[in-house]
Amino acid sequence: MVAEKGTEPLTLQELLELKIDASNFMDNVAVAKAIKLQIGEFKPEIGIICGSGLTPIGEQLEKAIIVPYSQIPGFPRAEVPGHTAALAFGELEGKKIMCMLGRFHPYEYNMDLTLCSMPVRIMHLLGVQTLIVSNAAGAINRNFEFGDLMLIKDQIFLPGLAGYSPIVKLKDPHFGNCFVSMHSAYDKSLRTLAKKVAKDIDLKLHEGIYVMSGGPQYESPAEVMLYKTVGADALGMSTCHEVTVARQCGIRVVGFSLITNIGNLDADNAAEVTHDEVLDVAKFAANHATKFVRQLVKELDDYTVPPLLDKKTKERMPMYVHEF
Ligand SMILES: O=P(O)(O)O[C@H]1O[C@H](CO)[C@@H](O)[C@H]1O
Ligand SMILES: Nc1nc2[nH]cnc2c(=O)[nH]1
Repeated sequence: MVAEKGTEPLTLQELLELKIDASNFMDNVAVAKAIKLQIGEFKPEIGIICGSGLTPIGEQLEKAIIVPYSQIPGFPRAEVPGHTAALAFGELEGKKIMCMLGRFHPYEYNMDLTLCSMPVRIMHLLGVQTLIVSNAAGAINRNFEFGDLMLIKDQIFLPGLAGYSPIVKLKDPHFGNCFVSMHSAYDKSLRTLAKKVAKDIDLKLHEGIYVMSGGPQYESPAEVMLYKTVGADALGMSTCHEVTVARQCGIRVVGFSLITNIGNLDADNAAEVTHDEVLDVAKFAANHATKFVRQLVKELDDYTVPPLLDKKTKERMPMYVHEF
C-alpha cells in the first residue's frame, strides 16, 4: 500500500522506494506517476508490446525517451532473451507511442498475472487508447510458414480458464468491471484495417486463434494436437493476460503473432524447438513486422476511452493522483 505524505507529491526517489502491490489501485497510480515524472508532458495514445525478438518495432520511435524498468517502482526486469527491460516513449508516423520493449511472462514471475499485466494498466493511466500487441508463436495451422504473420482473431487463455486471471485479485472498483466481456477482444474494425494495411504493403497476413499456455516448457506433440482439435492456429506463452486487462480498461486491441516455429504434431517425427531458433526467425522477420506496425499506426484513427477516474474521485484521492 502506498504511504501518503501529506499534500506533498512524492519524488521519483521516494516512489522508487515504495513496495508496489500490483493488485492495489493506488500503487498502480504511484507507478504511473513515477513514469510521468520521467516523460514530462508526453501523453501516449497508442501502446505497443514487443514480442520475443521484436524490439526493432519499438526501436523505430522518433524523439524517444527511454525509461528503464529499474527506474519504475514495482516493475520486474524482463529477463527473457530477446526482450529489453525498458519502456520507450516516442513518435511514429506523428502518433504518440508507449512501447514495452520487454514483456513480463507469467512463467517468469510465479504465475502472478496481475503483476505481469500491470504495464497495460499503467498504459491506460497514462492515456493509451489503443494497444498493438505482438508475440512470437509456434504454428499449429499447417498453412503457416516460418516468418509469417498471423493477425489474432481471438484467443484461448488457458491459464485464465484455469483460474489464473490477471483480474481475479482486484477488489478496488477503480480497476473497472471484473466481469470483463471478451466477446470482441480483438477489435473487428482494427482487424479489417490490419488486413487492408497488409494488402497495401504486399505482406502475407494470416488470421487465426492464439492459444496461451503457461510454459515455459514447449508443448508435447500430443498437446499441440489438443490445441489443434479445439481450433487454435498458433501458440505461445503470453498476450492473453495483457489483452484481458486492456479490455477491462476499455483499451481496444489489435494483435499479431510472428510464426517462429512449426508446432510438432507427431511424437515419432518431432523436431526440437529452442528459444534460440525463435529468436533467429524473429530476427530475420522483424523487418516486415516493423513495417507492418508502422503502416498500421499511420492509419489508426483517433479513439477515446473514458478516463478511469472521474473528477470527484480524483479530488478525494491523494495529491499525486490529481493529474490522471
Ligand atoms: O510471447 P513472447 O513474449 O513473444 O515470447 C514467446 O517466446 C518464448 C518462447 O520461445 C515464450 O516466452 C513465448 O511466449
Ligand atoms: N508455447 C509456445 N510458445 C512459443 N513461442 C514461440 N514458439 C512457441 C511454441 O512453439 N510454443
